Parts: sequence; C-alpha cells; structure tokens
Amino acid sequence: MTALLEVKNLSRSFGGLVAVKDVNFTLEAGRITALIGPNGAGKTTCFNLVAGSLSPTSGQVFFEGRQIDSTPPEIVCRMGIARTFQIVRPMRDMSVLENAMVGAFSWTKSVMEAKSKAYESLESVGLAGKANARTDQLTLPDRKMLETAKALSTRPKLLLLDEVMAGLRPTEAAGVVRVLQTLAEGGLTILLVEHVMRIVMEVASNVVVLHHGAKIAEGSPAEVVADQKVLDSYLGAGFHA
Ligand SMILES: Nc1ncnc2c1ncn2[C@@H]1O[C@H](COP(=O)(O)OP(=O)(O)OP(=O)(O)O)[C@@H](O)[C@H]1O
Repeated sequence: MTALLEVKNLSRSFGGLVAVKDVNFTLEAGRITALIGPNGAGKTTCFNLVAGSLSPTSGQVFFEGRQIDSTPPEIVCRMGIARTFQIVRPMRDMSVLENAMVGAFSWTKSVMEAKSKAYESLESVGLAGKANARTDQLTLPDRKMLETAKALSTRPKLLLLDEVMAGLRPTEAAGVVRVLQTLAEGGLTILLVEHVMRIVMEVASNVVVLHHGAKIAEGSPAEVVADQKVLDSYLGAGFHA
C-alpha cells in the first residue's frame, strides 16, 4: 500500500505545554484511520499541524512525498487535504447548495463548475434533495454532512473529520458511517477524530491513540482496545469491545 500522508517525529508546544510529542504515523490511501485519546490528548493539534493551521515545533509532515508542514492552509487544501471543524457553522443566508459550492472555489472560478461539484458532493453525503433548503432548516446530522460536503467540494485526496459524529443518535451516526465507508471505497483517505469507540471499531481499519500528546498505541481497532496502556489511560478497565 502507498502512504498518502506521513507524519514524522511531529511535536508542537504552546509555551511550556507540549501538546503533540514526537508523533509518527502514516495514512494509507483509501483507508479510514481514527485518531483517538482523552480530552487534551493532542488530536486537534495534530489535525491543525497536518492541515497547515499550525506549524510544528519540530518534525515533518509529508503528503504524497512532499513536505507540507508550515505550508499555509489554503495551499494544503489545494494540494488535496480538506478538513471539517468540531463546531459546524454553515453560512445562514446561503442555501445548502451555495454552502457546498464554497469549497469548490478553492480550485475553480467557474460558478457552473462549482455548482456541478457541489451537487456531486451533496449527493455523496445524501443531501442532494435538500440542495435548495436554507441551512437553518437542517437537522444537526444534516449540518454535519453539509460541512463534509463543503470539504468534499475542494476535491480532497485526504479528508480530516473532527468529531463529525458528536451529538448524533446511534441511527444517525450509522448513516454517517455508511457515507464514510462509501467515500473510502471510492478511494478517499480519511483521518477522523472520534470519541465513541463503537463507531471507531465499525468504521476505522487503523487506530492511532494519543495520550498527553504522545502516541501510545497504533493498530487495528481490536488491537488497540486490547492494549493495556489504552485501557489504563483512556477506555477504562470496564471497557468491553
Ligand atoms: N492554541 C493553543 N494555545 C495553548 N494551548 C493549546 C492551544 N491549542 C491546544 N492547546 C493545549 O494543547 C493540548 C492538546 O489540545 P488538543 O485540542 O489538541 O487536544 P484534543 O485531543 O483535541 O482534545 P479534545 O478531545 O478535548 O478536543 C491541551 O492541553 C490544550 O489545552
């Protein structure tokens, strides 16, 4: 398998606090990887380092073999990495379609092209039927999927999803899992931060576990939930897969 993204000895400090500590992992093309760990473990900081919103204190990030750490986020986006944010804030005075078009303007100036790509993105997350709705008419799962569609409109090879299933009911989350599986089957590589282990186990083929900024385990979902360090620091002794 080819590594699409390679994170090498990545560290980031904020003053005296080491938020990410010498972290290494690779993302294989077309796979879904979950980044998990307790609150404050460094997951979002890792996302920000990969997406170019933060520069590392030390270490490197390679995307398709090119070093991208310290590259501005808009360039990283044009290279093929898109991200969503934990808090979804669609633009309220624009339709669902117009919101999804925003991502496409990262690579085209043509309104027609942007519209066509936005429809395709909305279709792949199951929102095409609501293209003309106002965003304040959307439910939380739909708002989350719109955020994902916006990211897909940038034509990413790698999609970074920050807690895209937080706050969803199990049936709603199951729908999102299906969407992500279909996207990965189509060749998209996905890195997601997720707290619900049941979802991680269902959706991810690889799991990276952070604790106090450092990687403490990596492997298949079954491997990490059986790892004593992961049980001690995150899942708790009572956890049963
Ligand atoms: N801009 C910043 N300035 C100072 N400290 C920061 C900054 N961003 C993150 N931190 C700190 O770095 C550590 C890691 O934070 P981060 O948000 O990456 O963790 P996380 O694993 O995403 O947590 P959560 O699950 O709660 O979202 C925390 O202690 C946090 O307070």
